[in-house]
Amino acid sequence: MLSRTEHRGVCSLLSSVMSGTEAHADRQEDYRFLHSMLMEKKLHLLFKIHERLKRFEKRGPIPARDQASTLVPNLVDELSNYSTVQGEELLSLLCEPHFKSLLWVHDAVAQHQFEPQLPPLPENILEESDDSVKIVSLVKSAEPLGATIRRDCSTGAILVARILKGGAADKSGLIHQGDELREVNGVSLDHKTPQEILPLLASSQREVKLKVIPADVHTEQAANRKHELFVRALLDYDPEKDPCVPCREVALTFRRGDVLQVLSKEDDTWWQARHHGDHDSWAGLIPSEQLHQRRLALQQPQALFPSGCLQPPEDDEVEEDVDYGAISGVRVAGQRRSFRLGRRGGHGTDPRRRRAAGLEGLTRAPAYLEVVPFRRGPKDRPRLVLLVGSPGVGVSELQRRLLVSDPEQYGVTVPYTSRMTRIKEQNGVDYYFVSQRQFEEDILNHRFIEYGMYRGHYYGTSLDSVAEVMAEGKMCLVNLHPAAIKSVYTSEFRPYVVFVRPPRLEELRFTRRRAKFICPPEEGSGQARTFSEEDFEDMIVSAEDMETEHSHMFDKVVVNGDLTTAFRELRAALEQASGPNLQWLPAEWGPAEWVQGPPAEARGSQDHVAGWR
Ligand SMILES: Nc1ncnc2c1ncn2[C@@H]1O[C@H](COP(=O)(O)OP(=O)(O)OP(=O)(O)O)[C@@H](O)[C@H]1O
Repeated sequence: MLSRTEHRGVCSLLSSVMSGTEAHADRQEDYRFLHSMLMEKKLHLLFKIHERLKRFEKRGPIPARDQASTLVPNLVDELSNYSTVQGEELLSLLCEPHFKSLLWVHDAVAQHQFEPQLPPLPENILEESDDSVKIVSLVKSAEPLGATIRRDCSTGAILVARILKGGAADKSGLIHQGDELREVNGVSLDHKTPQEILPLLASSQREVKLKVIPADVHTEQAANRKHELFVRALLDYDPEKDPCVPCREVALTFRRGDVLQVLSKEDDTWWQARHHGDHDSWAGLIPSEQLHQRRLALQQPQALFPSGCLQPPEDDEVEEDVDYGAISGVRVAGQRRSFRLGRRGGHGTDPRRRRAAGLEGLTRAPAYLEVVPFRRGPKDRPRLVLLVGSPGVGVSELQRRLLVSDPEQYGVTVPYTSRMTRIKEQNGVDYYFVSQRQFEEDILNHRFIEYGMYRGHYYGTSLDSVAEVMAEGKMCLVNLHPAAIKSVYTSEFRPYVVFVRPPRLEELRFTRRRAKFICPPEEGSGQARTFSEEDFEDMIVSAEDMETEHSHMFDKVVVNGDLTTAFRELRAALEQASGPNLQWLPAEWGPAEWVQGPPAEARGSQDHVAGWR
């Protein structure tokens, strides 16, 4: 109950509230309602309870110490020295289990140990949290929804690629570029391609219900991922052999091809990194790219070479024309021996010319290539396979074996030529026969990966024929000079580059003792002949040059010593490259927006999936 004074105080306060509101109450009944409510006894009691609680809160008990139980052993020791009745009684009290429990509870409360222990938050809370998911319902009208979608290659997520201004999605203001789509009308989009999603959107009658993870959540995740910098090592590094490493014990050993996660680039000279997937270990020191380049520069004081040393070949030459069907008994369209352009003398790679010009090792190959993770979806086109190697090393032989081993999995392009059709040759099977004018137009339109001229006729490998093979779902094998890799080194083709390296000289002599190759026409009218010592030397020097200049683009190096072993290794690597396992693609390719369909289509439209309807 309120004391008299308190009651009076509350009453006078409420009366003054009433007199203050009187002027503003329009109707009598409003005033009476307010009066009865404010003068209600229960309300006054609530005021009183509130005040008492407030006072109690201020005087709340504070424990004198939060570990009272630790005093007991000392006290028991002391009391054992006094043999008084009170002392003994206190001693037996202190030793009582109930009393001990009481002190234990006291300590627990004093230390606030009564609060529940929550389990740790799962790591993927951001991805799974319901808070980050929103349900959007768009009402369909005759007009298209006005957005495009794409599949993020590294995560497999379906993202809104573009919102068209003024379209239904734009007007709704509910969907934004970068939003991730999880469901359409209750159907999960997991493992679905944009092509499979379009019919889902189109089949919705009056409204489309979307489960969406907003872009800001994504940008946050992307920002987190941005800190994850991965590089592929392009050289072997052994700190034991590096006299400059500041602290050998904390330096990281790695091999060419290893994927490293760079954790710090703060120091210009020594970065901190660890092997990908090795989350338990500490970061180790690795030489920075700048340091690597400085070291290369010191090794190459003659780097300022005179211009004009590298003269373009007079005529990019094509060697043709032995059909493998005749050799292997398996006829494979487009498989032409030595259809590698500018092999000899082309691209400034003739080892003798380079050595004479003092150009060896002038290229400053990078130490690392920035890479991003990629998992091939079930409906993704296979990667383009580029096979490169020095003349005669066995690229065509390995390619032929791949084609014979699995014609469903591997395919080759049909080359283009401007020469006349010969008897028994079929257009689109042996070659695509086009006019010289057409060929030159295609050159100007950059439609060839490689092209060259032989005896007054053009020959070339066109992007369209690569697209054709890829559209069949086959891994397209292209045998080319490494200088031409750049023309297809894009997210459109995602090339997997295999470098076929010759073995050491002794093994080369031993393994090729019975091998014959078709020598270039200028040397022997296209006749088959055995390898000479000079051929072996050329092969090795040319391979070294290729590696120095282009190895940063090689995904796999296969040493072609024993042919069976080399073939087995190549095939295993290509199976990896065509599977759903984790692969690493150059970061410069950026996110690939296409999923299916020939590259020609992809070139036409970046988003490759048109507007939703
Ligand atoms: N590992 C090997 N052991 C023995 N012989 C081999 C091996 N690899 C290739 N050969 C043989 O060497 C010869 C040349 O090989 P291939 O035609 O494949 O060379 P290439 O790399 O395509 O060069 P080019 O384009 O100059 O012809 C062929 O007779 C081939 O059978």
